[in-house]
Amino acid sequence: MLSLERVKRSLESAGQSHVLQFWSELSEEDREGFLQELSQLDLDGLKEHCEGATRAAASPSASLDQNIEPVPPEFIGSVRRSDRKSLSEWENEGLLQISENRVGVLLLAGGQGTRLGVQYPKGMYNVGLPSGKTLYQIQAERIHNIQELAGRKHGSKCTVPWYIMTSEFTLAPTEKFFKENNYFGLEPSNIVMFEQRMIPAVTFDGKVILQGKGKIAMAPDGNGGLYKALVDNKVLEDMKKRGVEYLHVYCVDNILVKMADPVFIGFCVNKGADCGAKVVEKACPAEPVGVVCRVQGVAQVVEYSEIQPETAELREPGGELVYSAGNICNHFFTRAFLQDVAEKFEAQLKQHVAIKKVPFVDTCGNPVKPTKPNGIKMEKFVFDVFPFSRSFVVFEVIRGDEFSPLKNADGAATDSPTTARNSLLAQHCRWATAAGATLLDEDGNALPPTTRSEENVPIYTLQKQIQSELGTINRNRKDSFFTSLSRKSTGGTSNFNVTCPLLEHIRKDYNKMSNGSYFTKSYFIALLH
Ligand SMILES: CC(=O)N[C@H]1[C@@H](OP(=O)(O)OP(=O)(O)OC[C@H]2O[C@@H](n3ccc(=O)[nH]c3=O)[C@H](O)[C@@H]2O)O[C@H](CO)[C@@H](O)[C@@H]1O
Repeated sequence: MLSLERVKRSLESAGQSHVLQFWSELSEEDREGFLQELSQLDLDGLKEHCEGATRAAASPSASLDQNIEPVPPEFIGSVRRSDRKSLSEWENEGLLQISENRVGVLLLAGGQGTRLGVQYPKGMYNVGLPSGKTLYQIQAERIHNIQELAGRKHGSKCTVPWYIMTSEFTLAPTEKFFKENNYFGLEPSNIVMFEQRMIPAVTFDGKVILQGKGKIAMAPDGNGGLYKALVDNKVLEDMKKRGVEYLHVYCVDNILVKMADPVFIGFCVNKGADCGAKVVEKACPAEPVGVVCRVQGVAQVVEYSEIQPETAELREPGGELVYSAGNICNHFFTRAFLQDVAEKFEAQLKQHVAIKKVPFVDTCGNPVKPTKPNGIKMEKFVFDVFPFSRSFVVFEVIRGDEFSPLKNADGAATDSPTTARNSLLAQHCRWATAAGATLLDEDGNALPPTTRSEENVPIYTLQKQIQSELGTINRNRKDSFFTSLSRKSTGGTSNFNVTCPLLEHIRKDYNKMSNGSYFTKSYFIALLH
């Protein structure tokens, strides 16, 4: 911890002496806490941070729209447009890499979830699935399953380490939650939690905002804070030690996220990419997703807040959006690329400005909740390293299979707990239907086969189906449901054995299987034997 004198001097030379204006009123304990917080600030960079923030807020970044173009098709892979052979080659490559312990996943979980309006980390959110599983639990089980699948295919015991970037807001509750839930059955030493940096919010005239008499208003430095955090916390070294060469980075709120998706990993590895982004076709011009495109010939994401509506609305002669590659915050990086970013490019990452309402204390020390924006928060974005890639690829996936984010509280038309829950249930219904199951309505009548759309699937539908199938099992035809699933899905050519422990597991909690099982039909079936 620095001395008060040293901190005072630094604040003075940064033009921020007001930070200590209430020092004399603080208790011994509060003084110690505050000094601790101030010691952790980048005091040498504080002047530049404050001046940079006001400069950036005063001159909004120039529109990129004049210089953007879509990513050329030769750099785009697509689940929809690829043949089965390519897809299965990529999947095999991905599973091989996973089985050799060369793949890790990294969760970006430092955000505050302001739009959702909860006080705890978003990953702890329960969207109301029949199983009551939280986003963290679903993700943990998917890691477990992909390890199983890759390991079984290649006769190895493999590990996909889970790196979790948190912030001051999310670290403690996330750690506690994982501990209370026994790390969801994963080996704790393979879960590496670390913290991103926090930076001060600044007023429009360049003054650090005091949130309390002895507390600065701090905010995480954006999900692009990842690159500093990887170095600060020696995460790249950890990856190297474990032999992890490829990292799948993803955001916390997508209930359909395919952890360490072998198809995506395999595609990127086969193309020799050092950096890749998964995209879905944008649902409409105004959808709040970034667009993966090129700016002056260089791969980049133009964020939804930074594209002009006229550009977002441009359409091809056939009617599809020109800028349709919606970023779903699922990225592939090689470790070598991340190392390069850390060593050479981090300082060049663009700063994005967010103008926010930041609670503060007035000159008398009274807390104020502003009614209009009063502060500047600076953020870096995780995708801003794309321009430094030497070999960047895009992989387009099917929205209904891979993207349903939880951003808003219930009541909103999109991206809410209800839409997330329905997306997952709809996906499971599609899998079950594709594998030969018939879904029943509440009166026991067969429902028409589900389509690809994210239709509203009432929970009872799935529960009815489960009850009906478990009924079949109980009537001494213990394996009929599962063998028929397997037969139908493989065109009647195979007949799988179903192991009793799995049946037991399914009998106890079907939802555990359906949420925890891996994503596509083949994974679903794979889990059954
Ligand atoms: C900058 C960025 O990636 N934007 C993407 C993000 O937007 P969006 O605006 O939705 O981004 P969020 O604020 O939800 O953050 C994305 C992820 O980054 C994490 N986070 C955020 C801030 C922070 O300081 N630390 C941190 O770890 C969040 O916890 C979350 O997991 O997801 C959309 C898809 O859902 C994409 O279309 C956007 O292009």
